[in-house]
Amino acid sequence: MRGVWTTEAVRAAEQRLMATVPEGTLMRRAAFGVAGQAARLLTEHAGGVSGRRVALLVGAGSNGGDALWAGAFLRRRGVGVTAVLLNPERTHAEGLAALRRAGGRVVEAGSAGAALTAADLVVDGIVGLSGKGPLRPGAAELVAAVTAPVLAVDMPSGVDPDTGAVDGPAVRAAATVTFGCRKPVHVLGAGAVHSGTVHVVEIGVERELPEPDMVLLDAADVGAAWPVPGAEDNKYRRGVTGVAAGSATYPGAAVLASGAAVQGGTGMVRYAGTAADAVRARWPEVVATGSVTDAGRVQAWVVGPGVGTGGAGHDVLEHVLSAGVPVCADADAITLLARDPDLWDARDPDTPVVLTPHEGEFARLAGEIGPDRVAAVRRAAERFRSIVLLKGHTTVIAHPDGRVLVNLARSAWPATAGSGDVLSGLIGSLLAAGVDPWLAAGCAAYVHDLAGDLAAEGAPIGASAMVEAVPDALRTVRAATVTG
Ligand SMILES: NC(=O)C1=CN([C@@H]2O[C@H](COP(=O)(O)OP(=O)(O)OC[C@H]3O[C@@H](n4cnc5c(N)ncnc54)[C@H](O)[C@@H]3O)[C@@H](O)[C@H]2O)[C@@H](O)CC1
Ligand SMILES: [K+]
Repeated sequence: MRGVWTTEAVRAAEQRLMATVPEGTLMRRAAFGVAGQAARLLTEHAGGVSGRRVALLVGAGSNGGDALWAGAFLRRRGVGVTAVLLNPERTHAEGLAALRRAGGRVVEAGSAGAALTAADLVVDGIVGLSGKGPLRPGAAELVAAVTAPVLAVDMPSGVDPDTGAVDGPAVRAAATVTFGCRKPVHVLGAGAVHSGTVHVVEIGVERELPEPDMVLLDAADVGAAWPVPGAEDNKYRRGVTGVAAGSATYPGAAVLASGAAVQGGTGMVRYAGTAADAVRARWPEVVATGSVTDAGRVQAWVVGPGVGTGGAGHDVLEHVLSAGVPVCADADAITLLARDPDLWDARDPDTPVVLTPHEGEFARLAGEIGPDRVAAVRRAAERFRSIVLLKGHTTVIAHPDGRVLVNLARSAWPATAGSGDVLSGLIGSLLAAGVDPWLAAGCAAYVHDLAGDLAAEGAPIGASAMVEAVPDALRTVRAATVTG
């Protein structure tokens, strides 16, 4: 598991560390890391380091100081470095002196055109963790003129450090070098995209950090959490997943959610609903009945995709919520809960519920998301005493106790009709096996995204292809566990 820490936590850790090391040490460590990545990018994009040209965009604070020191390190490797000062009277003095000593050029924003045009790489040291709001007009104009790849120092300037929100002009980096740990800007929403590839450089601050504010799962974490049957297991012990989804008119959701539950490794899938024939035809291993009332025992329910928002869907949801087993409620089930909060009364208070809304469903259930997605999902998880998984390029999964897990999409190919049905089937499969619901949602999100990526191989796919690719995705995460 990799942690993500808010800027507040990072600042506090930096304060503690700074008291123990000579002044300027951390900045030079940070800058050394930036210079190393800059050299790597120059090699990649310009075929070498010595003789190549780098422009530094330097703002008023320590972020600009990092860029200037990195420029000084690059000068020693034969790079032509020009610093563009956006705020000359507030430029980091030691950093500027170091760059000048190393033979770097310094220009003001008004005369930066030639340096930016000639640059093989641009380093964004405009603003770091103290950044507020989008780029100011002067910086925005310069950034718009950049054609070379951009390496962001700590974070792409103009993005909100704690929410990843982009609300105007912002740097779009090819890569970001950050210090000590990942911050929310690197993993949330537009910030994740604007950060490019994120490299974490250790500067000592990582040793001072408390428990993370959010976590990201690695392939090995998912591989370790995904249930593997043992010699004593049988189909019941592996878990029976109930699927209450789809309808005779719209059988697709039923077929996809049931298929994902099968491929996710549950011991048995019981389907209950009016799409029983379609489910049987595609997945003969599924035990299909017409109604939840005669579905038999299950260890978890998936409810919602395609059940409709009328009276029949309402009754199905009420039955499932009162069954006393974990529930993954998706799609129409969320709309029903939003419209009729009394449905919550049916729930056994100790039964875990995982809600998997997309943005529209989330808004219906819990109000507008706003720029701080994590705060919104945390609030909803607490309010509904449920695990809440908000879908998006970054999937955010909150536990009612405040823990948050995020999953970054590899690509947008899985954003296709029926994709959500696959996710809920996978979650159901894990819930039935007794996996902790918060972790189950995180693991399912990871495998869902990986399956989409493996199926797509750079071309569009349908949700059925994602279901087919689930075993490949599971082999991949299990291999990561074995190889460590
Ligand atoms: N504190 C530490 O121990 C370390 C800090 N480091 C660097 O220090 C950075 C934080 O430095 P600072 O706190 O000095 O502040 P920043 O460099 O993030 O910001 C400087 C100033 O820019 C202005 N500003 C805010 N939003 C802006 C916007 N949208 N456009 C233009 N200007 C804006 C504000 O006046 C702000 O105080 C980190 O991101 C990192 O790069 C590193 O050197 C590592 C060690
Ligand atoms: K920056």
